[in-house]
Amino acid sequence: MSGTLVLRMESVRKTFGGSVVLRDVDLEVAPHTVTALIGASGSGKSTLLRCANLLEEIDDGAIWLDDEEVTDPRVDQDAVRRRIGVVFQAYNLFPHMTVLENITLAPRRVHGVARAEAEARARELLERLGLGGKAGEYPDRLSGGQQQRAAIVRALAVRPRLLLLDEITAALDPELVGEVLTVVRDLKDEGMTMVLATHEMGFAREVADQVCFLEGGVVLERGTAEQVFGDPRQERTRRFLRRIVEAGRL
Ligand SMILES: Nc1ncnc2c1ncn2[C@@H]1O[C@H](COP(=O)(O)OP(=O)(O)OP(=O)(O)O)[C@@H](O)[C@H]1O
Repeated sequence: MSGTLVLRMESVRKTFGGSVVLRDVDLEVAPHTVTALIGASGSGKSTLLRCANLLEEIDDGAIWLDDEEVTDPRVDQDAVRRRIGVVFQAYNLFPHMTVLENITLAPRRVHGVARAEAEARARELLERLGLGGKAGEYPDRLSGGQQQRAAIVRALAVRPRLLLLDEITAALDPELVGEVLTVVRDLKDEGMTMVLATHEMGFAREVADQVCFLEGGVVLERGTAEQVFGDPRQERTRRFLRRIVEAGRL
């Protein structure tokens, strides 16, 4: 990878009450690339994303966003978080606000964008993600897939430099997974830089430029999707993928 990286993590260590959850994690994310974090439940994927977004304080190491060391205590962490969009497994839309109000909340309140401009951008994004008719609806009138797409629109509304997606299809009924993955595919085609934690191995294989396999808080293997899925170097990666294949998930 060459040029300025969007995200760089170096020797990141994270503990929770004495147990090490991330151990010497290095990660490099180049512009306009998709990185997939794969690994068993509890391997540290979500924690890595939460550290990248400064939602968790790291114990050791350093994180850079666009060449700025954001773990430097002098840096305004709220300002850093505003440059990163995050979508979680649970859509977390405010139930008492319409879809449009949910989406324009952060641009207006946090980024100081005028209402008309925020709404125009929100409507354009809703249209692009196939939710053009849903702006005035309350979240409980939307399907799970539509709510998750609205959550993605909300993350995009602040024009993030980087989008972090944490198991965004895990809470969805199987028939709704495809529509959300299609959105991620489209965002990739548009050049959005993304890091996603996923159990959707087929999707990771298809969409990721870089795949990182985590086990016990360690990045055991990393490479292109073709290399990691097609010719894993580590026996542990092979074993993990074999179990996925046996479960019919790849
Ligand atoms: N706030 C917390 N306090 C204590 N332990 C935590 C906390 N958050 C995560 N952990 C622990 O850190 C480890 C890694 O969890 P993490 O959620 O990052 O894994 P994951 O790979 O994302 O799992 P999954 O695929 O199930 O989402 C687990 O052992 C978990 O119990």
